[in-house]
Amino acid sequence: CLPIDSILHPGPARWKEVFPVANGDRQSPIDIQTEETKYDPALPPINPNYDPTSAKVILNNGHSTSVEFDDTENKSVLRGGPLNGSYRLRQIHFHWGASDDIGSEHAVDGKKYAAELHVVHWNSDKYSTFVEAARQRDGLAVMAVFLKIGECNSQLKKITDRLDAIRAKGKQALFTNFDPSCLLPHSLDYWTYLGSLTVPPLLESVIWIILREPISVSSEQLAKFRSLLCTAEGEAACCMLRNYRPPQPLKGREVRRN
Ligand SMILES: COCCCN1C=C(N)c2cc(S(N)(=O)=O)sc2S1(=O)=O
Ligand SMILES: [Zn+2]
Repeated sequence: CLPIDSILHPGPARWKEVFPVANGDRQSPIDIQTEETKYDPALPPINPNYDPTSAKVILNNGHSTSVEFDDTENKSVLRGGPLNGSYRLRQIHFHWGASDDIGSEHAVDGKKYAAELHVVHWNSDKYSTFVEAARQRDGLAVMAVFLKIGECNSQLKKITDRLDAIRAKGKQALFTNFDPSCLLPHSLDYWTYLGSLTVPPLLESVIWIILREPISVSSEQLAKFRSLLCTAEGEAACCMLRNYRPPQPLKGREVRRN
């Protein structure tokens, strides 16, 4: 791939020129300093309840690959943890880097994982659409799962085996009968803090729920993510080598754990 993609598509360093909120007080991701996190006995378990028929399509949007879910009714929701009420499942997507030693967006005591899964939900109790919720302080809830290099992940294979069908930007394929709970680790213990989208428009509307236990991904599976293209068919091919935003200043925020 040509280095042109780093010139044409300004990376995170230049987002503040277009989205001043990039320098806001609750930006994501962050580097979680585990010694500074606060145990909160009042934090209940998180309770994902997903209907596999909600899954609709898998797509390449040019900067990640996502599975989009039908969010026209409360069929797949996340409750509990730091959340008040039900947050409706919208989509899942991934972040990764150009090599296996980096790729996650959040870090733990300065350590980055090979990749990170985000499960995106919106507050359908209080707001009527995702776009409205995305503008509210309590509008979105994103559950993050770290991916650690190791064994091939047979559940993740349902996604990595379909990436060939959506190599170019804008391509999508049918993808149903999929419950994203199959990608969650055994333990649902988590850290939680108030943050933002990690992609433009960087809206400060996300309640982050970061699972402490990683899931595995093999080096070969990760390579398949990097072979996705950030260019459309007919354009000079550019591989989607990395799509993570670096950690942002904590600015006094508290990170709680259950
Ligand atoms: C008004 O919304 C604009 C579109 C935002 N969406 C697209 C993403 N790439 C995206 C990334 C998200 S992340 N990395 O912060 O979880 S959440 C999310 S999303 O909410 O599904
Ligand atoms: Zn994300």
